[in-house]
Amino acid sequence: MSVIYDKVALIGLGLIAGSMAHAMREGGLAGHITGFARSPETRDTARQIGLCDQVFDSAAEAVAGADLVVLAVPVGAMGDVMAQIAPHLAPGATITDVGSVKQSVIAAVAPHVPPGVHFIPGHPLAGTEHSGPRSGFASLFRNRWWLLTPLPDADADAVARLDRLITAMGAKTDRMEAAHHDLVLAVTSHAPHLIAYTMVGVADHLRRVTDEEVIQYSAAGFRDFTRIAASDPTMWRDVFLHNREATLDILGRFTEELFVLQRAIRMGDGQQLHDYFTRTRAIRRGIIEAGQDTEAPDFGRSPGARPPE
Ligand SMILES: NC(=O)c1ccc[n+]([C@@H]2O[C@H](COP(=O)([O-])OP(=O)(O)OC[C@H]3O[C@@H](n4cnc5c(N)ncnc54)[C@H](O)[C@@H]3O)[C@@H](O)[C@H]2O)c1
Ligand SMILES: O=C(O)C(=O)C[C@]1(C(=O)O)C=C[C@@H](O)C=C1
Repeated sequence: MSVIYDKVALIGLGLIAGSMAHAMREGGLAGHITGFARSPETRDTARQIGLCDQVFDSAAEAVAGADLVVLAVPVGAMGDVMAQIAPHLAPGATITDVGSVKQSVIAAVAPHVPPGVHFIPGHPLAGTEHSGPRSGFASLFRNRWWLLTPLPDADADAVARLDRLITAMGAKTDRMEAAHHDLVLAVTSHAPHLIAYTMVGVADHLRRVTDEEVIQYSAAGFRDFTRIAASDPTMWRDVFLHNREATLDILGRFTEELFVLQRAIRMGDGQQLHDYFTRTRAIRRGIIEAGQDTEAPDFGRSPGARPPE
């Protein structure tokens, strides 16, 4: 593949920026990659492992002359970082972010974007529970969605060029309006994370979670909760504080449903439970049959294949 941006600056050197650096290198997509992170330890680690071609001690130096700048810091830090780098951006540069929330990032970043610089917000729907400069890997984005939420006056060529980079890193792109993005992600990512945090908290209250037998015998469901609940506390604090309305809306609906199921259990209403679980099973099977779960076993993606009964 050929170079899409001559100089890419990564601000924040954690899981997402690190994965972008690996993916861009693997594909030969960037002429030169610079980086900056707030903590000196992170910068040192990034230098030691050669994550970027150059790691600078200031964001201003990292972005100088870059034609693409990626903001890959927690969503609560995006506005400050943008204010810091704004005077140092090259004319015509593109700024994108990878934040998990879009409306608040746009509100914090857009006012600082100088004329002639293109701001194109984005969000890769790919991650792990790991963080920091050593956690990235080149294949993170492969076959995953990467949503772009361009503003109405976005420059079409700048969006197309960013789209090319994302696609070349293996992801599939789609466009979405920022408020809609935040609602969709509240359902598919933010509320589920809060539920996982809560479930692990409940187990901890029982003072059993660290007992060997709980770990040893925990079924896959609880193991998945503990994996998700190991995600970065700063990142997730910021997600909930910055997608407050949508998350509270979804959690309100979740609580209502939980009460319905709780009541069915109390009343011994097996039919209601069975009907509910039949509906949710159909949803899962629909996702697999539509080929939307790239990590699921192959059934549903080969024509005519059926999920196991
Ligand atoms: N982890 C995921 O699963 C995931 C997936 C998609 C999007 N995101 C989003 O991507 C962004 C980065 O997440 P990550 O998982 O790479 O996090 P991370 O914790 O691995 O890395 C964050 C980096 O930002 C740096 N940083 C923090 N505050 C800073 C500041 N004020 N100035 C400069 N650097 C600063 C940290 O030093 C670190 O290098 C977040 O906005 C997150 O919402 C995360
Ligand atoms: O797989 C995981 O560990 C994730 O939580 C990744 C995940 C998600 O919820 O799917 C988390 C936050 C993001 O903004 C995007 C992706």
